[in-house]
Amino acid sequence: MSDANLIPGHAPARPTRGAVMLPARPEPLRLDPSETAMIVVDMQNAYASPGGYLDLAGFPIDGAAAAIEGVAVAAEAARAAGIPVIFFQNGWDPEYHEAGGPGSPNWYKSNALKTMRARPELQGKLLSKGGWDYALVDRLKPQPGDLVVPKTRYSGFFNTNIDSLLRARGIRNIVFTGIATNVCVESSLRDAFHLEYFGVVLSDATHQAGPDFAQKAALYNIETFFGWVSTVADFCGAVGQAAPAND
Ligand SMILES: NC(=O)N/C=C\C(=O)O
Repeated sequence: MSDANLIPGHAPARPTRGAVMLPARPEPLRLDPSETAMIVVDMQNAYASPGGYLDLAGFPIDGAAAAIEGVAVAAEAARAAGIPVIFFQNGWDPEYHEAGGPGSPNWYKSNALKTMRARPELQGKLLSKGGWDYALVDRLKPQPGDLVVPKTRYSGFFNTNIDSLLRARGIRNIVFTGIATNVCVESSLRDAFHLEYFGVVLSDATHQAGPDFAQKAALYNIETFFGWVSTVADFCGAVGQAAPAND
């Protein structure tokens, strides 16, 4: 259901270095690097490493290694084009006050909290600030100039300063990567949509929590209702054509 006469993308209000066209579904998306940010969602040991929360909770993480490489490649291309790279980092204080108690739906739905209730020896280990599970994976440590935004719920736009950080930089387009496509990536992209950001997900720099159909459904939802879907190679190809960041 693409409208061939329309090219989505924000019309810049000020002179910019030059927009590029990102091949995407359901149609190409116009990206101006100076109005674009890349968000890396929750690439923590909890979600991407053997022995992390998702693995311990029984979710397959077989695609996580490929997603890590996809994020690394896309982040390098983003930095080279002057596109800010922002890491979301999900978790709570070691006593789990920020997770919410029985008065919060998060207490019932968080599979990390459920896993720790079922296995008390894990208490204090999963998604606990300062711990290994909470840490970003070694391969994706933030570089100078990158930003890190902690969050306590699935959407990185809930109770965080991300909207202020983006608006202060004139950002209108957000390139999403990370884990999990169907939970925190999709939640964040949906909230971004409602705040008038143009969100595009790089499908091969993501991985789902759950069966393969969860990945397909999330990408379908994004492509059809909330944003655009592209790939790491197309993103690198497109932003590689932009003028160098130090021009
Ligand atoms: N980062 C995520 O998508 N998280 C998914 C589940 C959870 O945090 O429990």
